[in-house]
Amino acid sequence: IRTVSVTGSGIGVLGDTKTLNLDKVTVKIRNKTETQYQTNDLTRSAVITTYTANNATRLPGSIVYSLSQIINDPAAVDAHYYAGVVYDYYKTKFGRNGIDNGNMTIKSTVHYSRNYVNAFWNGSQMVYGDGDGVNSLALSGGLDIIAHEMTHGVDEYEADLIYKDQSGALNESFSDCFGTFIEYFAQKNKFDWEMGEDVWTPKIANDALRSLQDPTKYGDPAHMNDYNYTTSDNGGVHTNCGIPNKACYLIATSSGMTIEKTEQIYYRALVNYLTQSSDFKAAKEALIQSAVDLYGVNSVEANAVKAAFEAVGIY
Ligand SMILES: O=C(NO)[C@]12CC[C@H](CC1)C2
Ligand SMILES: [Ca+2]
Ligand SMILES: [Ca+2]
Ligand SMILES: [Zn+2]
Repeated sequence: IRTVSVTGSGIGVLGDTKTLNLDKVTVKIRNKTETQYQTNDLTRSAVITTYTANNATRLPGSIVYSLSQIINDPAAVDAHYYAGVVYDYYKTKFGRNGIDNGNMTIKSTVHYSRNYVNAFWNGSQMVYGDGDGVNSLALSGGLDIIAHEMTHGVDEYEADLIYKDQSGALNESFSDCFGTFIEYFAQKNKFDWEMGEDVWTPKIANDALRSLQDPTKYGDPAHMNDYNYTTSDNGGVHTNCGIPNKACYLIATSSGMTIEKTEQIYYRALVNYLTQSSDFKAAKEALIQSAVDLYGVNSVEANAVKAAFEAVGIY
């Protein structure tokens, strides 16, 4: 049973053709052999493997493969390709070896459940629904979403922010921020400060699930005065993230700031300063300290962080 890494391709969720790293495996089925081209990327230091749940909910499901070098599954094509982009981002920008910084296998499952308009990190792997064709297309079709989910994995091995109330909203916000930073890294011409726009509501143009530039555009708070005290959604983690998301946008767009500087500040805070119970004020302090470490006391960068968090009501 031989395996060798080969180059294949497939059409993604948005109809674009992507080059894929596949594993050519000769398997024995009863008394005959079959050559399978599996979505198993062995070209990086971390193996990237893509599975299908076949619209059931058992994980990880079965590995996606084809009898030719063409993968005929758009959701799997994008999940497989974009996972590699996110790996490359963390390696290139921060020298990080993948999700756990130890090159653990990066597993994604597509076609989870039926008409499932969602995606999640389950503590071990990424999982994507197909959407319902109205609220969304298959969710792995959005690089910012895949980056969002894989960053949940990175967080788990670093700050491991408790998924509730302010620490949970920070957990969501860091995934939205890195989703945006990674979109800028890989798709500068398609960069924006919104989340999920590539797959959200195919019949409606220029909308998204969330906005970092203006969270209120989709009903999320952009200031502490509008913090959503609720018990639903683990204390509103997917709405209250608007407050730190707005701060991230303000930092990156402040005079003298760039996305490149902002992502270095965010990564250092996530790895060196944030803890499980960090709240919004602790995040402000962690990010200021990270900016001081990188750019100096009272630097333009550190002051931009301070001003941005104060602008959203965090003193
Ligand atoms: O925030 C999320 N998960 O925690 C999202 C919302 C839109 C994308 C799919 C799921 C990311
Ligand atoms: Ca986006
Ligand atoms: Ca839309
Ligand atoms: Zn999330």
